Amino acid sequence: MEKVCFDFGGRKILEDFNLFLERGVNRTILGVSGAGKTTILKLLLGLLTPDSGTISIDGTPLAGLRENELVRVRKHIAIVFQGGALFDSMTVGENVGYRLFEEGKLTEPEIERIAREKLSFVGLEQAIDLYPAELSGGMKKRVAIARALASDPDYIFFDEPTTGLDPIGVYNIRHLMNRLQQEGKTTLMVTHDMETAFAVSQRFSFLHEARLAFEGTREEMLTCSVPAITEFFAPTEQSLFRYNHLPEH
Ligand SMILES: Nc1ncnc2c1ncn2[C@@H]1O[C@H](COP(=O)(O)OP(=O)(O)OP(=O)(O)O)[C@@H](O)[C@H]1O
Repeated sequence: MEKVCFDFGGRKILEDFNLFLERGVNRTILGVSGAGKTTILKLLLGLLTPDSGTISIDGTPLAGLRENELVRVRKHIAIVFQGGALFDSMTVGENVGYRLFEEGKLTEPEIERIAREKLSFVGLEQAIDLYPAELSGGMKKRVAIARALASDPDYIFFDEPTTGLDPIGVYNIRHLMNRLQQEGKTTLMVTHDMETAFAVSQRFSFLHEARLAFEGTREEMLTCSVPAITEFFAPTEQSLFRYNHLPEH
């Protein structure tokens, strides 16, 4: 993303925002609630269009692409949504194979083989015939990761991947994210879970009041003197008032 500006109904969400995803690197986008982190993912997927600036995937600018061209570019990207976003009426195996089935290029046995392989990657091959309602929250997220992997994307985006999980669930997701990186995937995460961000990410982008307040490594971020970042990691009473707009006593 280069110099991207984006408004929601006149409210500035991004202003001259830059983001560069290095191949094979895991990056976390940080910022207070409502800052616009999920909006960045939607812009990268072409689900929203910037007011100005450029968004390119592998050198192809998204602006002006026809729907079928956008679909082709999007094939390189998969997203794991916050709640997993599985289809309740489909089995786990059907959920994982859904995108491949829609594409119509592979036979059913081929799709099932891929679904099994991806479920085995997330440790859930035995759940292939279950329905989402029969799974725990953590299992649903792992199925969502298996589904994201089915089309062999280069880029995987994670929106709050550990929210609502118990410590074992969180550990599982972190472990999977690290393995994805070892396999050369480029991953981008939006999260408030700093422990997970520090466990899996090498680079951090901090969004503050529509602008990129910081970009760099964990060490650089924790030692920088950008006020928005020092407040984010060690909030004071003033920052609570500032960000939550609580009435002053
Ligand atoms: N479709 C929409 N129409 C209008 N405003 C929206 C829309 N979607 C999001 N917003 C607003 O845009 C801002 C950024 O939303 P976004 O979901 O990107 O924030 P976020 O940083 O991901 O927040 P959180 O950390 O709470 O998930 C918020 O103020 C939100 O209310």
